[in-house]
Amino acid sequence: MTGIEYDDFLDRTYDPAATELVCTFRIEPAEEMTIEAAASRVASESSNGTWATLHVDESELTHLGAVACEIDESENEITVAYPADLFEAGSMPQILSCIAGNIMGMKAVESIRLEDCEWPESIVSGFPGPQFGTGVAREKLDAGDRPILATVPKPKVGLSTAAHARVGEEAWRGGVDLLKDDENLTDQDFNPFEDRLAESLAARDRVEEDVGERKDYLVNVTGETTEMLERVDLVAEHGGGFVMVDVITCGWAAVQSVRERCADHGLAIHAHRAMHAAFDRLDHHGVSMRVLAQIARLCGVDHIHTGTAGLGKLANEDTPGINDWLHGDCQGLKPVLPVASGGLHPGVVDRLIDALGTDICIQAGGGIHGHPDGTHAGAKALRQSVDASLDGVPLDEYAQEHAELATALDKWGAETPR
Ligand SMILES: O=C(O)[C@H](O)COP(=O)(O)O
Ligand SMILES: [Mg+2]
Repeated sequence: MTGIEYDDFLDRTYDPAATELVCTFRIEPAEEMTIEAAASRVASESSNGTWATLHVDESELTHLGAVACEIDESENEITVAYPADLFEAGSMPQILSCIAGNIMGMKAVESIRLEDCEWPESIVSGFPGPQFGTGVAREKLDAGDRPILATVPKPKVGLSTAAHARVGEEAWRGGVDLLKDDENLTDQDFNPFEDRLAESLAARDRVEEDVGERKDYLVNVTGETTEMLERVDLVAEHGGGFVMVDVITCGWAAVQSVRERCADHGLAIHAHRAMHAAFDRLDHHGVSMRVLAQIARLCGVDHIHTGTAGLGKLANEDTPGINDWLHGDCQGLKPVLPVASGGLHPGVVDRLIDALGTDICIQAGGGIHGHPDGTHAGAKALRQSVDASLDGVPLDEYAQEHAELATALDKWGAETPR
């Protein structure tokens, strides 16, 4: 018989093996509990322990205990190493039920936030990663080395199908690459999915023919999983190149299914992160956006929203750091294109590019359609702001020769909205 004690999961001398999944948590121990005891319980509950001592026949047991191996008291940070055999290959739900499962609500901690993961090859190899990733700029569009530009028609819901396609057409003609649905536009009566798909792609084809630049449409296929897969098939049938998925509200298992179906059709996935802030907004509890972005890359999205480095309307954690991770090496997976979105307009584009570089997608809804001269002028102004920034010309100087940008700067200046 062997005993599994709940305080057996701490070993500050332990050096994690390269095969292990290593997670960093920020924890606030419960009252009158030491950080060592709380760390041990985190490692226990997230692997093979529970609140009571267990007695198990050694011959019938695979040892799968995690080890709390580092504690930084000054930051309340702990590191936990998980053996690879704890995990089912290729199942993101199963991994999350370990490393972000019961521990999120256990009384041994006042609060706990999963901050970062180091993913070993043994786990990464179970996932497909992106099909195209940052390559979409050249493989599916003609953006070359500049940021890809996208727009969401506003108001986000309520426009008829014809109006939606017309707004898209104006924005494409003004210089954006991608028309995007909003996160809560799927298949409602005022703008049914298949009608919108057909009319928007017909508009795309007209624009491509006229302007000689490839354009595409990020149609929101979000829904119940079987329904969503049918929508993915429809996108392929109608000749679209991308789908958009609200990855947090759908759940990672559904994202994995969509990724598989998209591979059958060669479609890229634009991941919208609506609801992420329920996990990542508090800096002491939940799951960080960094980890959500890592999960998205493993599951195989090609784009993901990661914030605006503080220049937009939404609260963000470390956008540059997350983007660096998405662009960097991850056991051979393709890099993901980070999307900056939420309250952007031409007057902040120079600082956005300074902060995040050019290997990004810049998405503006209100910052295009709120232009005093309308969507077409708004799209031109956004493209002009990118051209100016890439040429190293100050926006106000460039605006002297570019009327649409001048009007946008008169309206919004360089302010960041709330
Ligand atoms: O889904 C999005 O990315 C947002 O709708 C952005 O809209 P905004 O540019 O008007 O903030
Ligand atoms: Mg939106």
